[in-house]
Amino acid sequence: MGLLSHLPSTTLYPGAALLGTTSHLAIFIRGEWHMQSPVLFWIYAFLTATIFAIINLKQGDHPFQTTFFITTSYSLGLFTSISIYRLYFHRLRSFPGPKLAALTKFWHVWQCRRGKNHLVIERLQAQYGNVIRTGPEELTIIDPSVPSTIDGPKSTCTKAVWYDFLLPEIALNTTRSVAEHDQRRKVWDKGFSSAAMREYDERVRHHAEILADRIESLSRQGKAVDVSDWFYFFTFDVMGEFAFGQGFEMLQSQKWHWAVRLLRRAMGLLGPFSAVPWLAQVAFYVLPWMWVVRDWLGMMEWCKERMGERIQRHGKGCLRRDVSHWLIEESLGRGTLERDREWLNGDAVTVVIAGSDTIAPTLVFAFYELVRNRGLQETLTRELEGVDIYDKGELAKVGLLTGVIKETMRLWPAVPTGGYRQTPDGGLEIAGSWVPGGVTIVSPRWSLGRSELAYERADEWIPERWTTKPEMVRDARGFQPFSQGRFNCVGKALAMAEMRFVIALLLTRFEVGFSTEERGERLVGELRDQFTASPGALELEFRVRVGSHSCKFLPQHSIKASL
Ligand code: HEM
Repeated sequence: MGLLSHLPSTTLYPGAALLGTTSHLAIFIRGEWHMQSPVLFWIYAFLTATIFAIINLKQGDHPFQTTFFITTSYSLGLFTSISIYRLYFHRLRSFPGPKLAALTKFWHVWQCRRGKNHLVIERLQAQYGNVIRTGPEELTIIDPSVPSTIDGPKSTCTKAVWYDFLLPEIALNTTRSVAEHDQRRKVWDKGFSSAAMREYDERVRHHAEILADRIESLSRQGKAVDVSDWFYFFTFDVMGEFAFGQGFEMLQSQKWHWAVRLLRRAMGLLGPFSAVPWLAQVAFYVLPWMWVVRDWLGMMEWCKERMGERIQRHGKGCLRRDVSHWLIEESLGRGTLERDREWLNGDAVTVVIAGSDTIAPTLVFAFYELVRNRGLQETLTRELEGVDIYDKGELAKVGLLTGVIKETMRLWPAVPTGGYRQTPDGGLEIAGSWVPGGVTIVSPRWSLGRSELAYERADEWIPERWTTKPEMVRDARGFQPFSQGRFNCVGKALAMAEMRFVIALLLTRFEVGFSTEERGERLVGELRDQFTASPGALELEFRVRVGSHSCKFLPQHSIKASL
């Protein structure tokens, strides 16, 4: 090291650049490095400080300047080598796409800075076609056959690096180990058995009744209802109940709970930074005070505390079972409660996000479309006449109701672009292209739902394509709103029952229309893709129907208490 202060710059700087190139070709070119990024960051900072100290100690010339040039030369060597490799020698070099995207994922971060990844991909598709290289190791493929290839029963794909986002916490949907996932899934499945579902259904109905009464109260005061608030209040309250046995009381207070607000802000991190999970890891360790990182860590901490509290309450006279009940029981049964805390904490984050942030946007967009299509709203309301909406089985038989939900999930998917998979080591043929191993595959629901390959008049919301006009679905393979195969949504049945009931209840009680001149401009214009869809505001007018269903489920005294 003492040599440093004596070597002439003509040797020192090219030597550092050569070291950079060598470290790429010998080390970084292989394997995944994103989880090591905080360590690499600190090693780099430490070596820079050491070089500076040595030059200073040996009284070399311009220690600051020399250190700067050495580290810059190293970085130049490293990044030039990476760039040349990615552009001219990489296995994906022949796939079309923006050159900058092939060079670095930072390009994608910049494109997604306003949380509009769904539109970024739409633009790329218009320019490059259905197979696009959207990152150095990433392909976005828009074809109805892709979901079954990457997620179907015979798929050998695993979850991509994106799923390391939550680490060091680990959860059912973020573990990248198939064996761990399958084992954990068995535990989760117990929390969604028919018996468990009956208990959740009861809570869904209870909260839906409160929601309808709140809306009626606003309507009688002549006020508009911002459904982008109210459907979130509802779904988060329900989720709190079935996840931890305690709601957030937002329907009661008519205000956002601070933790839910925090969670929604934290999800903003997934808009731009989904593209570079390694940068998020660096930020978690190096910049925990940065606003959006602070929100994310705060949200994780809050979920952890809820799980901690739930564990404390476990077995202490609580008769109603929630999802946490089954997770805690499993750990207690094995005597591994303490060892499983990372799993329990991670699963708490999963249930909070997956259990509410998906149903709420779907309900918001379903009502947006029902208001834009008043004729269909009336047809559906008529079909619901005479149906006992409290009978889950009967409600499931109303084809048009299911059609409305499916069509909404097609055009306005709750998970617009997320769900990244990684090809197996030996590679895989996807939609007619041979894709080498270790490549991230993106199959964006937003673009697939709008593909003319799969749907006739793909841009239009036509629920009958799922009922009386099946010819309007050209290729149903691409329609997987809840995913499929081993990683499919564990909450699908609950979500469908919840959405069916809320739509049926509100339509039988209210006639719904736009409340102002606005026609959903904010809703769509401010829609953000942050793994889940986050819609803008939508103010609607709910007019009470004459002779509408009165509240059947909620006891009168509790309705009064809630108003
Ligand atoms: C409209 C409602 C919903 C939609 C559209 C939806 C969609 C999805 C999708 C697309 C996935 C796969 C994600 C991935 O590949 O990373 C998924 C997984 C999952 N969902 Fe849902 N979901 C909904 C509601 C729910 C509800 C109510 C719950 C209840 C807790 C839930 C819990 C989960 C869990 C735990 C997973 C991970 C499953 C696994 O990896 O085995 N979801 N969901």
